[in-house]
Amino acid sequence: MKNLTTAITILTRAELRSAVLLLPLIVLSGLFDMIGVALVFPFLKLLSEPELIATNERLSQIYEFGGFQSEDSFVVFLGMAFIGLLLVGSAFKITAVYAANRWLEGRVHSLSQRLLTVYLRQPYEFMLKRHSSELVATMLSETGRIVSQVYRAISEFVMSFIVLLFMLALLFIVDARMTLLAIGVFAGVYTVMLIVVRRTTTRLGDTILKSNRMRHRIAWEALAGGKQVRLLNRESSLVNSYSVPSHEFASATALSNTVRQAPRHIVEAVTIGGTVILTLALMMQSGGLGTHAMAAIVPMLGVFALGVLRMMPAFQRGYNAIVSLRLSSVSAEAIQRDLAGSQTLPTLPQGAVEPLRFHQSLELRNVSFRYPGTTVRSLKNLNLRIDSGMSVGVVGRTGAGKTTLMDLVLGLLHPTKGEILIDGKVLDPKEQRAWRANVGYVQQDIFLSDASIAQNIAFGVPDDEIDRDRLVSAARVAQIERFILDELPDGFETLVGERGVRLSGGQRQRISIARALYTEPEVIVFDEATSALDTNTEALVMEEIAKLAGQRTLLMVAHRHSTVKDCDLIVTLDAGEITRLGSYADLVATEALPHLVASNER
Ligand SMILES: Nc1ncnc2c1ncn2[C@@H]1O[C@H](COP(=O)(O)OP(=O)(O)OP(=O)(O)O)[C@@H](O)[C@H]1O
Repeated sequence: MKNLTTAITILTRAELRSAVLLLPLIVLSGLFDMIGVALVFPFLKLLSEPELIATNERLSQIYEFGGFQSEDSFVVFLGMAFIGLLLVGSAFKITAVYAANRWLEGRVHSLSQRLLTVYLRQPYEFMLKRHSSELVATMLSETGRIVSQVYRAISEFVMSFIVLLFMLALLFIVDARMTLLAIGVFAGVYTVMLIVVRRTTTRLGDTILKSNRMRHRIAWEALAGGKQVRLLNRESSLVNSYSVPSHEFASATALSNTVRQAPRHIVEAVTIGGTVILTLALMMQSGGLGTHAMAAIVPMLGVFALGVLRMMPAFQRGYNAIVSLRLSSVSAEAIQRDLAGSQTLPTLPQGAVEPLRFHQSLELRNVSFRYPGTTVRSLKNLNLRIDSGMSVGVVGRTGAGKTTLMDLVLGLLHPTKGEILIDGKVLDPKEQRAWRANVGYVQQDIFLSDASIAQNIAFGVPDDEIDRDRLVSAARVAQIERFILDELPDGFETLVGERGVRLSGGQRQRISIARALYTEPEVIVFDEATSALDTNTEALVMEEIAKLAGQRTLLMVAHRHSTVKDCDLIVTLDAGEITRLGSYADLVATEALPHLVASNER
């Protein structure tokens, strides 16, 4: 019951409502099923007792009304009418099946889209805790599993349950005792099977979820780390690592499918055996072999066999639905967990966000930060004031906290203690998005999408809304305009390949710089942004960026001496603390930057 509640509560009210609206269609399709079976009995009876045409009032009326010349032509007509009804019923059932399929596949779409929306509404810290391949597995695999196994199984059961009710009513009229016996046999076999597989199903569901996540993760890492994998000759070991969860997933899925299908074969054997026994019993009851006995048995047996055949899927599907609910309970819980609490997350803005402008200063007041799940603070009691239009260099040894500081300034991370003030006003969490709209960011680890240069620079802006002037001027400042126009076959429309593989590291970095400049932000953060450029190109880029100084506030994290030498202020971080503040000349004079000088000389 809990499994069913979980599977239902992950749907929205509108989705549940549309599922309920499907019910009348399903009931009607069941009704057509019943009519089809119910008419077999009188039709067979008429074939064996043609005198009924004359003795039965209704039949004789139809016979006369239709002006039939012979009983044969009348029976052919009834046969054709029967087939016509079956065809109408089939068309109706196809419509119902299509409607159900649309609803089901619509849930794969809506659940995965809701999950993606929730993941994107989560703060950046969420991404530090979760592996992206796991999120993709939940979005694309678990939603598919829930729909194809649970919702489909439930919908098929509902459809066949209605047929089951009709069949039972019909069979009760034909023979109540035999019907009860058939129900007893079906219910008995399926109940025993449910008890037998109870524990196995929960365990299998868990194994399927975990092995599926693991195979996604290994496949993701093996393919994303293409160069390293080949250089280190790790291809075979990765294939072997993948093989373990993949094999486990395949075995668990095979076993779970068998658990679902097994009772059908037991019940089939029991049903066929039962039908033989039933035939013999009926034959004996009506006085042994002979035309008379068979005439009585054939129609009843025909209805009964058809009825039982139609009842069987209902039991099988009911069992299937229960087993699937147990098998997929971990998937449903994973989806429910990820969707939970989404009401408290900020909604995603539609269209461009109005940037939060900044006129005087950006200030960090007593800011500390500790990453979730760690005990040591990565930043400790930082106090820093950056005036608008200033260029600030941030230096320090590896692990000193430079990137963490930038992520706080960018509004991606929030201080564990202390506050960030914009123009003397504490930055409200609700304003983070607007603040980010005013900040450009260039990182060392560049993310390019497999799209054109233009689409990469104006990242996320629909094609027809890309501002060509801004595009060209951003590319010019980033020193990539000439390369794009003179060397690339399609200029700004040239495709860059997956993660920009068709470009050099320096070209990728300059595109990333152009991207940060495209939105014309007032604050630009360069986190090791020019490290992939040769010193000449870096000098040219820095020269262009220097022209922006005064109009823009620049923050530059750098290891290289040359990158920060023109900054108005240099912040030295060490073990999460600001150990020095001053001009570049001051710091060199006090030998505060030995490692910077050393790295520059290398
Ligand atoms: N996601 C994270 N979870 C836990 N700790 C983290 C995380 N990211 C960084 N840290 C820790 O925070 C500290 C500061 O890291 P940060 O990346 O800010 O240093 P950095 O000065 O930018 O280093 P580098 O120059 O090597 O890039 C380090 O001790 C690091 O181990």
